[in-house]
Amino acid sequence: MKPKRFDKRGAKGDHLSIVRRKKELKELEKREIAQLTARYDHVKIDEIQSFADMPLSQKTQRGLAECEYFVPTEIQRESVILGLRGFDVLGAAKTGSGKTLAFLLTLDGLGALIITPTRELAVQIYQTLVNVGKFHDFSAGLLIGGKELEFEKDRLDVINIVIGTPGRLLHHMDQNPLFTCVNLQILVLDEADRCLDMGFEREMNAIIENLPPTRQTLLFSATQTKKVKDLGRLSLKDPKYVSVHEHEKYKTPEGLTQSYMMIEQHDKLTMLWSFIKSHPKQKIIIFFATCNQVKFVFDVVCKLRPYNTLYCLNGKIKQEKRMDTYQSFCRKQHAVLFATDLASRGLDFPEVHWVIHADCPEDVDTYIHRSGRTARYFKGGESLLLLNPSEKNFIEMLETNRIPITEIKVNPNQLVSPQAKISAFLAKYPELKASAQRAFVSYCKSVFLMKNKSVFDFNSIDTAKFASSLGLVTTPRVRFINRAEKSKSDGKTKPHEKISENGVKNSDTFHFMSDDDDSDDGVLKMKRVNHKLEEMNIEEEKEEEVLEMPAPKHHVVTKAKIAKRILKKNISANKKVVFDDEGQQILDRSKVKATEAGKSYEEAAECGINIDEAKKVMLEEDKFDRKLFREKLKAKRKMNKIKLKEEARERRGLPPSDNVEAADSDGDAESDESGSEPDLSWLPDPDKVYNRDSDHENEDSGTEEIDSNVKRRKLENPSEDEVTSDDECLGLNKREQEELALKFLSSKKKLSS
Ligand SMILES: Nc1ncnc2c1ncn2[C@@H]1O[C@H](COP(=O)(O)OP(=O)(O)OP(=O)(O)O)[C@@H](O)[C@H]1O
Repeated sequence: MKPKRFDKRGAKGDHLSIVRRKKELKELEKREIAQLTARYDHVKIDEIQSFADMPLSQKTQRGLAECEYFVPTEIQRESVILGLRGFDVLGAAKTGSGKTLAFLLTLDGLGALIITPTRELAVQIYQTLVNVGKFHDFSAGLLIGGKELEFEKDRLDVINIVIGTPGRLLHHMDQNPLFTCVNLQILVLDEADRCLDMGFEREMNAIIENLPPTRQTLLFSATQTKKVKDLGRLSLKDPKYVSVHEHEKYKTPEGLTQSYMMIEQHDKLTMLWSFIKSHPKQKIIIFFATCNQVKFVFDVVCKLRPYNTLYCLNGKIKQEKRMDTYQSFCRKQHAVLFATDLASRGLDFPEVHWVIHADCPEDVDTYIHRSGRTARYFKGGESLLLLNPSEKNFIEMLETNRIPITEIKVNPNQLVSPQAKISAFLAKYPELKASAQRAFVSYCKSVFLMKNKSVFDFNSIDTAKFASSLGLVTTPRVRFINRAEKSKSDGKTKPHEKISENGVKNSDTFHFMSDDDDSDDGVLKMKRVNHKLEEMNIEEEKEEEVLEMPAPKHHVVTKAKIAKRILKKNISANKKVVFDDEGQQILDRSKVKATEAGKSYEEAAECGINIDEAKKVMLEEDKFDRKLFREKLKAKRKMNKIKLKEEARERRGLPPSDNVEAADSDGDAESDESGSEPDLSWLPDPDKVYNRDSDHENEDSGTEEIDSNVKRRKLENPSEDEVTSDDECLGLNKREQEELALKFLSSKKKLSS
């Protein structure tokens, strides 16, 4: 093959034609934009039938058609046109009504910053943007945390549409010189009310400070914020409020069937288990108040092995796993997802049949968002709210907020309690028990911290029954609450009374890191923070709630303390373990107890000696030693017998028996048939140890005596069955037996003289 000649002129010629072509395209685009812009003011919103009627670029139109979006939804029709005209927009529409596309179409290729409360939602928006904007030249990027900061940093200067979560965005603004927003044209807040609420307050204020004031701002949510305070922070200019469903009868989608069930907290697990078991062919999301509950219930249900595929999603799970779970659950037709409110906003899981609120949502907005994970884009779906009897006021709140909901009753015949199994699991798996304890404490705490005391009443929960429903034998202490109650009764602080109705002044608010909800980059704080608990160090409390975990307090650790700890834990330091040739551990009986009584005595004895108990234990241990001694002796005798037998066979000129065990015809079922001589050297002489005579009254003492007496009897009365059979088994004839007896007697006489 001939090498290709490099034609400099040709290359230059190509390059020039590419530059020319690019210029032409830019010109065309400019002209198109000018024509479109001219149309913005003349488009009649009511006359828009399809996306083709909207003043959108050809590239966007092609992208929409490829994704099979032809007819705009109400919110898309109204808000896109206003957005294109350059207005700030507050877009409000029911869940699943297409708000994402509504703000993405407004960008139509412009430089923008989109802020969302969760990473999953950011990824979902990114995917929609990439699909619809397929023919555009813009580059979009995700700044969501859970990924290498450097990875994101290096790509930022080539990105003109950024989608991110507040924590991570702020991180880049603070530390990355490549991330500048001076040319930002549009700021979008998806789930605006959530982005602006107290959980993100610090981050959002800092981000907004970094943005140019001349930008356009779009806010979207199914529960749009209208608070003057929130909107004031964004310095909106003559914003247009687009609320397409405001005058509809209900706030929730038409296809959504909503019901509630009154059920005690301690019956919920039974209810959930029965529901999961009886709905194997459904796609279900079950919402809980805290991460720890999600984790525990997920683990326990996995162990109960239903037919359903199970997933769990919460802020404590690592980013990669979270994304995997999100994608997998999207793909599945039938599955159960256990989740915190991390999954309640914006996520567009296809074809969800059921949303179960296992715990009462903290407010009506959360209820709307959770329920909105089903019945999306004109489809049907069911929502079931499980309420403790004390939470019945929540129904009134739903009704006054135009949410239709009906009561359904539990059919006790259909309930299958998993409690016995759960208790067994907890006994078997200590980590599951710790998880149950954490779930218990987290739930109690979340109820206690809820703002709306007309719905959430911690004292109405039967904590003992609730703990036992989680398989716990004892009710864990919730020290945080105990202390809060105590200080309340002391009159120091009145946490519930000092809650302000309309949010709290920053200086008054006690923020603490959330362990149990949708933490983003570890900076998201609980929404339920407006409790004035300044008397208590809540950070410290959070350490305490983790039961059976060492509290990481920074005290000076002295040697004496370490020794005490070791003593407490019953750990023997530098313990020497000896093994025999067969790898069996040789126990030092002077240090280790062998009987059950001995072991439990040692476990129970924390300090001092209980003389009576110790006596009893010593007797037990003594009995055990003697029994062991007899067994070993028996084994030794048997070996001797076999040896004698073999010798006799040899004398008679018979070949040695190949099966030693078979040759031992007086077979002792319990004896150990090992061929080696037992080593009895380790056994202490019990009489020496306990300073007793051999003819002590104890029925087990004097083993040697009894044996020799038996022997003597046997020899004196050879007609007895035992002797005959014994001798027969030795394989001796009469003469040999007599010889042996005489030998034995003469040796005995010698010994006695
Ligand atoms: N014009 C359209 N034609 C067909 N499908 C659409 C259209 N607009 C949106 N959808 C589909 O409707 C579903 C819901 O859209 P989207 O997630 O934007 O809802 P949303 O209003 O943002 O809901 P939420 O309030 O829960 O965030 C998505 O699956 C989306 O693909």
